[in-house]
Amino acid sequence: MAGAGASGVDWLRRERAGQQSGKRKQPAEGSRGSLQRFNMAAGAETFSLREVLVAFTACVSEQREVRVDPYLAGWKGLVRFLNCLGTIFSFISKDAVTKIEIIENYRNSDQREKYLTVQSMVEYELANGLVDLQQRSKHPNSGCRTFLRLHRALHWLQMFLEGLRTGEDNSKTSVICSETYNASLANYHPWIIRKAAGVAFCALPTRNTFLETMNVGTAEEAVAMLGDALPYICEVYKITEELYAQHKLLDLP
Ligand SMILES: CCCCCCCC/C=C\CCCCCCCC(=O)N[C@@H](COP(=O)(O)O)[C@H](O)/C=C/CCCCCCCCCCCCC
Repeated sequence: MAGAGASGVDWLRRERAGQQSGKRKQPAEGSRGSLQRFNMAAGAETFSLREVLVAFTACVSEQREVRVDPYLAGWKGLVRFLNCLGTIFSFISKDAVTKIEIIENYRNSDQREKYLTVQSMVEYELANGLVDLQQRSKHPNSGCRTFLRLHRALHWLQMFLEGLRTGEDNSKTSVICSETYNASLANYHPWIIRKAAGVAFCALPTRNTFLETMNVGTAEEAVAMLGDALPYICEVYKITEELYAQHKLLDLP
């Protein structure tokens, strides 16, 4: 994996070996969503950035396909983290949970195999006319459209995590979050959402406190882990962006 420090990903190999052997307990995954189930209060002590990042590192197959299940597992972990930051972020969590559940429902449907990867989802939905290409109508919550919203948020996430990783000790998470949001996701949101997000960002702690909230040790250890995992998140984003661009799906309504 280009960019991932070869020596630095030992934690990653241990985590994935643990998962494969069944020794590492995956976060509880239900088939039906609710904000409460994602709530950190239920498992606040079990959240770990490590498990989120391991999920994203498991997304890309040898054939450069993006697997949907680990992608959703990564987002579920992020939502759990978000929920422990306070109810001011609940309007964001609710939307993320809704989108995760839409795609989960496709993965629990009779067509579940068509939604195994982003590539198979795009192929299936386009071949069967299941995507509203010009305006939301017969298929307002297609997998392609819903996944695109999470994909756009992943762009913000990778910018935000990079900003945290490279920021000064005394930098403000709220500033990093605002700047990366305004440079990415904000371009797809109406004024009211942008204003609400801006207010929520003010509730964020300092960078080092935020890094320590990730529950992987010191701020320095969290920064090192972000450096190991970010190349994988960037690869997931890059593959999805290329796929959507190839099929002219980047502006789905
Ligand atoms: C552990 C690593 C540390 C990073 C922690 C980050 C935790 C982030 C968790 C979830 C991220 C937010 C996911 C948001 C998905 C938003 C999808 C979207 O754009 N939805 C809009 C469009 O959907 P449609 O209306 O077209 O169906 C929707 O209209 C808006 C929803 C609500 C607000 C979206 C604001 C997004 C702010 C992103 C920054 C989150 C900051 C978290 C604090 C660190």
